[in-house]
Amino acid sequence: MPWSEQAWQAAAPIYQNILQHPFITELMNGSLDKDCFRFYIAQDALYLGAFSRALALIAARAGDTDTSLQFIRFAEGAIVVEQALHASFFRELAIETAGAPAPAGHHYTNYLLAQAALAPIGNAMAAVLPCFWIYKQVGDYIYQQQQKGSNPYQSWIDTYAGEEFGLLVQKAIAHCDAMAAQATAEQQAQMTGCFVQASRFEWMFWDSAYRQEQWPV
Ligand SMILES: Cc1ncc(CN)c(N)n1
Repeated sequence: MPWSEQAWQAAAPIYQNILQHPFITELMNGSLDKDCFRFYIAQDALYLGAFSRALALIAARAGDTDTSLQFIRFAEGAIVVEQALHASFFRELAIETAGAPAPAGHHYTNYLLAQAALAPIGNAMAAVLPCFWIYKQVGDYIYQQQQKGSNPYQSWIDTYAGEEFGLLVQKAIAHCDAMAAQATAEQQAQMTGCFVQASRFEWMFWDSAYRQEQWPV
């Protein structure tokens, strides 16, 4: 069984929790409170800035030029494609600035940057994989389950359920599987741990937006 299948199974309970989270169910039926989505988009703009830097760090540390080039392209995609989606929501929702990161986003982005800069490269790749894979699965799930009719969040759904994003996700999975194929069982277990940890952060990020999380003091 490829590493990615084992990793997905290890994170499956977290993924099920994500699908049942009210942020996702309400995004799917279009009833999600505008302020929650506004909060999410602003936090996600900050997230994408850090995520693309993490991808660029992995590109710099990769052991071969093909992998470097691919992670440079991933970093570019996070900035160009996803930030363009956010820019259109910034205009539509009259968001002036992204503001400061809330606790969950702060924790998540610092985790990714630390893995990308300091951890073994396989761990770093595994840590960024849920950012691709969970979004694709959630996008597809919503796309398949949603009722016909207009949804104010349709462009978000279409981006992550789309073919273009799907191709990126397949490439990210393949890079992780190639890395895991050369790794010891212990290194593979560490990669799985990073994948599960980042999946947990994905749940926390949506939960943070749903609660419009603030710093406690
Ligand atoms: C928090 C988060 N995780 C993942 C993605 C998809 N790259 C995103 N836009 N935001």
